[in-house]
Amino acid sequence: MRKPAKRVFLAALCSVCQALQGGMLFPTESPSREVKDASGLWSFRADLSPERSRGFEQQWYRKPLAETGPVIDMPVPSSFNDITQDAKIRDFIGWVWYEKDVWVPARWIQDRGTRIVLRVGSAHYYSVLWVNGVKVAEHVGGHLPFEADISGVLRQTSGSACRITIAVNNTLTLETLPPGTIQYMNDRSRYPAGYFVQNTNFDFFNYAGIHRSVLVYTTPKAHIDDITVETTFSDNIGLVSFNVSVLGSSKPAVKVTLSAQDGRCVASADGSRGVLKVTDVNLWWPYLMHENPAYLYSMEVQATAEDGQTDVYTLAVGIRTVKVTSTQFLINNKPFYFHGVNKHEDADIRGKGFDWPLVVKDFNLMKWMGVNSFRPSHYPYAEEILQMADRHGIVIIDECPGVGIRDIRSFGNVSLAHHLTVMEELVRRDKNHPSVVMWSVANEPASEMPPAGFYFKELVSHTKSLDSSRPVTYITASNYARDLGAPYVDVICVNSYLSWYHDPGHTELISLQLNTQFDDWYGKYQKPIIQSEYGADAVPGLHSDPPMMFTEEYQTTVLQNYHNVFDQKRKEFVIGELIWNFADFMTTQTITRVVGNKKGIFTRQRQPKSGAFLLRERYWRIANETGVLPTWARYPCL
Ligand SMILES: Cc1cc(=O)oc2cc(O[C@@H]3O[C@H](C(=O)O)[C@@H](O)[C@H](O)[C@H]3O)ccc12
Repeated sequence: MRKPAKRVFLAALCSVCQALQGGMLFPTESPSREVKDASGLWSFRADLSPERSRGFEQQWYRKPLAETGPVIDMPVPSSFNDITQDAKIRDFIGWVWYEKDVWVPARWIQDRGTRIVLRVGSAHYYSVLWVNGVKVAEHVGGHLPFEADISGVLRQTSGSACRITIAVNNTLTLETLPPGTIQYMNDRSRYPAGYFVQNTNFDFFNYAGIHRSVLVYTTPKAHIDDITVETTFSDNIGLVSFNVSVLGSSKPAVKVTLSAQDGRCVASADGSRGVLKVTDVNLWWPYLMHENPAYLYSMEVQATAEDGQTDVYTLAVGIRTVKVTSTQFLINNKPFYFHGVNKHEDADIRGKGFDWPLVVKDFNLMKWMGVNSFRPSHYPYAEEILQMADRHGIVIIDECPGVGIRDIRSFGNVSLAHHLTVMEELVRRDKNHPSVVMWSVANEPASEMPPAGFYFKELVSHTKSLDSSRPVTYITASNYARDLGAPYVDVICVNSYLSWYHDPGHTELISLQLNTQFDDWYGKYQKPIIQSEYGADAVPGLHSDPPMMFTEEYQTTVLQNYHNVFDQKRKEFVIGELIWNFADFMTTQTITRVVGNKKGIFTRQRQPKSGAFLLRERYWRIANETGVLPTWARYPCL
């Protein structure tokens, strides 16, 4: 591989300073809005030039990509890495170029009261977006949406023909999230001139490309830009406070109507801010905690501008509260115990590309197992996944891509400013999901390093200023006595790999060491604790008795030893356990990974290992003990 263009790094630095403006509502159809999906086959070209800069030098965005050189078919959404037979594409670092022609209906162009927006669900990592050769947006960060108003460009260029060009760069630097470094290999006897590698401090494969849908959608010119809801209740009265921002009209008339699932209007109000009162409220409850979980109201917002045009947007609203005490996590004032999983957006061929069959299969598997919660580790997942969690009552700890912050240079001001911006983007996108009960600002940072105290103090307090209704945490693997960020979090989330990375093979030590881990953390902080990762690799089909590392028996033995301690400590202050990992996933190639990380309790193809049956039995038992189950769910094994 060759040296990437300097612009890779410079461009990433410039945009971190921009303040976040406007909302990021999920595009939906309504009487005033249309959505056109540009998913499908795109033209694709990796810039294989030594400096990765030919595309910019030759302005590939100015004409059809096929006229600049050879292109191949590339599905969107999908990672590009595993689509071809070419290892150069799989391991490519630098700029790749995507292009697709779409037609927008002529009436969208002709009606000057129509606003046309181009939205990319996510593209990893750094993107530049052109329409008909005109630059319309740039975005830093691989897991959150970005969009551009393209009405003007379309009206000034070729009308309803819309050539979308997206250049995406997957290079990670000390200031990106997640961070990484480019290492140049200068020993000419071993590496050719310009040879470099991308180093990271996380193990999942750095899949890249356009990972989520590209949508073209409309709103009226005067449109609902953002909606924020916060909910609470008292006795049988639910309260929904709302705040609607409208752009393009100085005095819009706003009407808000809340309907129950049977379509009955249960509350309404006029004005862009207010509180809706819902009598005989149906609260949003997690799966397996209530006989009628995941109840969602439908909130219709209408904004009518001075010229009489009305924009309509409908939002699903779950009414629930979240509170943390020194020993408990309360949802609707009742203790909630997280029995769940950590996941990855990861599958054969498509990599991190959004895929409905995979999403539905994963939710079916989670519900089969009695999972009531998951952490979308280690980055924000597709919005459709959060919508599924809302609809099925699966509780989410929403994590930003602050994974692998292990280099002291990644605790500087540029990194912090970017991290704050990413939290703004995350909260802006996910604030209205009832399933999201806590924000996680990072995973396993070097939180014992001197700058970590200030860094996490700022990060946690900024996140709380964005959303005061949810607790904030980060996931630590540091020693309890040296962790400098823990004073600022609401819940202590600890990862440990006893008898795996430490004392490998010695499962008999888990009980002693895990008891010590919990008592140390609780003794110092008196905050509730989640075991946010634990587990062991199991190569499916590998067996041994007595258990040996990498066999299914070893994985289940590790789990059982952890569970014995959890069962004691959940009577005190342990409020959750999240297995690492739901499924095997692809990693960078190293000597510790056998074609990926095998700590899944399911294979990458979603077939169960022994551990899945063990956890299923356990999670349903816990749910039977602690929850109020629907009749059908009381005896899941029959
Ligand atoms: C070398 C090492 C030691 C250790 O104690 O923990 C630890 C954790 C690591 O990463 C976390 O664990 C998972 C895993 O290794 O399977 C990762 O997949 C996960 O993303 C991490 O949060 C890595 C290395 C070590």
